[in-house]
Amino acid sequence: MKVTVVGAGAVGASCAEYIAIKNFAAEVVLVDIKEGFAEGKAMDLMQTASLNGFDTKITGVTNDYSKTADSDVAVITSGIPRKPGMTREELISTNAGIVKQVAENLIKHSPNVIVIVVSNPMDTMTYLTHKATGLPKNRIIGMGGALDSARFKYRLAEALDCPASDVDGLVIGGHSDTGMIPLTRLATRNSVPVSSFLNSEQLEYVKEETKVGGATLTKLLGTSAWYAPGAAVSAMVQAIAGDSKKMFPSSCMLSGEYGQKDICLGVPAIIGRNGIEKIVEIALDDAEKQKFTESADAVRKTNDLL
Ligand SMILES: NC(=O)c1ccc[n+]([C@@H]2O[C@H](COP(=O)([O-])OP(=O)(O)OC[C@H]3O[C@@H](n4cnc5c(N)ncnc54)[C@H](O)[C@@H]3O)[C@@H](O)[C@H]2O)c1
Ligand SMILES: O=C(O)C[C@H](O)C(=O)O
Repeated sequence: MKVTVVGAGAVGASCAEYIAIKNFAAEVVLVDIKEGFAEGKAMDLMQTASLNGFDTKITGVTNDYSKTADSDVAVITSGIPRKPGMTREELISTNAGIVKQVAENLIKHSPNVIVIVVSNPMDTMTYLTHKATGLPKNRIIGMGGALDSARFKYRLAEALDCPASDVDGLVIGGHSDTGMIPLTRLATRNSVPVSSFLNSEQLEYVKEETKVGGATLTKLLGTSAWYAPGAAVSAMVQAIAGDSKKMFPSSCMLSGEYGQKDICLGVPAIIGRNGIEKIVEIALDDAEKQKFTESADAVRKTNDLL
């Protein structure tokens, strides 16, 4: 499998590193617009190959899309990250132009590619990628829910004082500080509802901390996070490579699912060799449905800025 990662910055490089360490891809091509930057990151990562025991060949190029030809998967991380105090939506004016041009370049050389969109505001950038490329809807996946769900599990594990591997849970809705919907009602610890262990106040705390997970890290780091985002993308790429049909909440183009149309929003999706193999419709209660509608309305407002 050949994977292209556009943007060799914090998230792009972390994603390339996790893909290589998991050793399932033959080749990763890093692309950046900054002269020599992707080449440098690729060389640095390749010098970890003998230490970390991987065979994946990582190369870097400066804006040369011919080197990305026939990629099976392409990850778009190019664009600016937010600074403390900003929302993801404020990045739209810079990132829309970058994502559109990158997506167009990618499909010229890899018409059969599956695209994973990471750049923010992610749901709107995923929608833009659909409009710019016209690729079938199963072949464009927005990464947000996989990360938000990992953060949800982290916060649940913290509240439960247990390992994150004991916890299951998912976050749907928009990848934004207000639009995320951590589904505490469905979260479990080894199949036992978390509400058996945590009271409503504790669950509300977990929910709110999950929603602002990206903002909390941005405040601490001065820029947005990269390890968990890179790990989340690499897990999705691995599911495509292995056709494993794993379920990740992902930003998918909706055509009536969850009562929404012509919008990309986070919903549970089965990920395999064809990208989005299936959107899973779970029964939401009235409050969750209402939140999902509000989240869609907010993403639609951002889409209108394109
Ligand atoms: N969806 C998510 O869950 C999620 C998670 C983390 C970060 N992000 C987003 O990912 C993006 C990247 O974040 P980062 O921390 O890696 O930023 P970064 O600044 O470290 O890296 C971005 C890279 O993109 C490159 N770039 C800019 N324009 C380009 C172009 N036209 N072609 C190729 N490369 C180009 C830059 O030179 C830079 O190296 C941001 O928009 C951020 O908000 C999303
Ligand atoms: O918070 C951000 O701006 C980056 C990313 O969307 C994240 O959730 O880490």
